[in-house]
Amino acid sequence: MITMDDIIRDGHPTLRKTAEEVIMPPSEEDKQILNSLLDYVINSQNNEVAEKYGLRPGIGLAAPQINVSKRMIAVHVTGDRDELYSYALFNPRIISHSVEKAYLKSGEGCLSVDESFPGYVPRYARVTVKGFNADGEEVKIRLKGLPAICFQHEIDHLNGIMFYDHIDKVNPFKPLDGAIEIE
Ligand SMILES: O=CN(O)C[C@@H](CC1CCCC1)C(=O)N1NCCC[C@H]1C(=O)Nc1ccccn1
Ligand code: NI
Repeated sequence: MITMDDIIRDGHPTLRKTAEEVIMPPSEEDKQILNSLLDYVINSQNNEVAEKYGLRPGIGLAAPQINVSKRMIAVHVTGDRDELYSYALFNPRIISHSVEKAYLKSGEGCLSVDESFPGYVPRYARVTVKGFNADGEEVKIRLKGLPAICFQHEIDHLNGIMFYDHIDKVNPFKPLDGAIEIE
């Protein structure tokens, strides 16, 4: 199972690389890696397991964070109206997005970043994502709210982008006109 010892930290070159496409249909090894990412996210949200293994809670995880430079992400997060978004995807890509932006009022963190970088991280308010599930089937997902923010954070990891790259350096809390503030 993935623990914090497997999660590489800011400064490790892999976090700044563009991850490689995964060949479909996925190999058994790639399936195992994909499932281990989702297992981490689910385990990290289980207080007993997280306590026992010292897992920092996360709502998403990308393969580059465990030093695997391949296009794989896992997300396990509850949206508004309490629907659960639980996905482990190969080769996820944003195929369309809103003009409207959104951001987390509390800013963002990252399991690969130990220090805090306060500030608003502007993202698209709504995205449509396509990818392949563990069985190699194509899936298409429409997202808004926290799930949309999470998927964008994870897909950024596949392109060597860290959340703080998006924060305004002059005024980190510059009001983002017209953007939706997500609590
Ligand atoms: O690449 C993946 N990561 O780095 C794990 C990150 C991914 C999220 C950061 C912002 C959007 C996606 C993660 O989950 N966190 N970052 C470190 C602090 C804890 C945790 C977090 O933000 N939790 C959370 C946020 C909102 C509501 C509930 N829980
Ligand atoms: Ni992250």
